[in-house]
Amino acid sequence: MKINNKEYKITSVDKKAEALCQKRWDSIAKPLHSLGKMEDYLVQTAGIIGDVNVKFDKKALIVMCADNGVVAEGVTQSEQNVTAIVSENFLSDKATAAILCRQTGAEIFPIDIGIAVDTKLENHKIAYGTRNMAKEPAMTREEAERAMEVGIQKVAELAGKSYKIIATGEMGIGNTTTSSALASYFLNEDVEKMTGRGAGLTSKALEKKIAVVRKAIEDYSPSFTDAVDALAALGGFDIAGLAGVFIGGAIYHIPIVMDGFISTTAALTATRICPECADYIMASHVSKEPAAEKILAALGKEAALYCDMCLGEGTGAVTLFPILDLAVEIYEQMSTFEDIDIEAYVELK
Ligand SMILES: O=C(O)c1ccc[n+]([C@@H]2O[C@H](COP(=O)([O-])O)[C@@H](O)[C@H]2O)c1
Ligand SMILES: Cc1cc2nc[nH]c2cc1C
Repeated sequence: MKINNKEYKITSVDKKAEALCQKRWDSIAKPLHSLGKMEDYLVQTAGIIGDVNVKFDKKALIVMCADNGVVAEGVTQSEQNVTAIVSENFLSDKATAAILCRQTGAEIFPIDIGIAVDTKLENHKIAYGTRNMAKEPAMTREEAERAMEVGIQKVAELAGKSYKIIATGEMGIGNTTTSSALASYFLNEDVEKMTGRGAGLTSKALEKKIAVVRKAIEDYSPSFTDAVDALAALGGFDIAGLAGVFIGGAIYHIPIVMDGFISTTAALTATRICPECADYIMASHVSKEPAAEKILAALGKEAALYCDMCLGEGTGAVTLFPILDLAVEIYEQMSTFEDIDIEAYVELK
């Protein structure tokens, strides 16, 4: 596939490695599939890396941070400057996502892909925030593709440093508005059902948010030629960057873990641009935002965690890491039916 005039090759997952991984789970002395999604996550990973020896010894969280011009419409509770403040806080050990990373043995990589002011973050700024989608398309097609390339390149870098799994997060005031717009458009769902209060909103402002999203879809969608056009008009730099991360997972064969509403919308966008990347995407939790279940269902992904979280930043995705590490411990260390000399468990139909 081609993004920003660069050609990328995607090869499919290894079905043989998946089958061998499942066979190994089935040889462990326990009822078949009794470890549920713990088994599924490792089987998926075996397919992605083409090896039954699954390990998550190096874990990363990429947090795409950007501002959204649509905040000028009064669709958020927080001021735009919160994006820069919270994003820079990721560099201290005090932000929620940074604390979760420290506790779970993951490294955090916050990226300034379009914050409205200069920051101390790794700088891949496409612009100082997007345009206001209530007035004009948020990005040009070229800007959206450049943002996707930032995500792809970051995965390439982390793959080169032997990271085994990447969680996705974002920070950007207004990005639940852009997510509502993209998810409503891609799933052809009523905007009202797909729009929530984000990081807090009065009922009156929620009505405004719904109206802004409806109008943007009505105004721009007739001229969309493909999913990149939709991303450019209705999305943000953070969502485009994360879409690139999901596509990068497929290019470099690394599992990419989705987080909440914004991250799952970026995954949905990525699959509309590059359907092959779906096999490389992992679900973590179900966000409290109203569209969360519908997006996961459309992606055909089931999340392991229901924590009623809706913070973003990658917090739900990183919360999955300890479960994955526990699954690997069992997978590597538990006795097999052969070891304990009992008959293999046969599934009762
Ligand atoms: O991940 C989620 O499900 C989620 C749901 C609601 C809000 N957020 C976070 O809140 C911010 C966006 O909220 P808002 O109201 O400004 O659109 C952004 O920084 C997100 O990380 C995240
Ligand atoms: C304080 C704060 C922290 C956040 N983290 C992700 N989105 C956020 C929104 C706010 C307002």
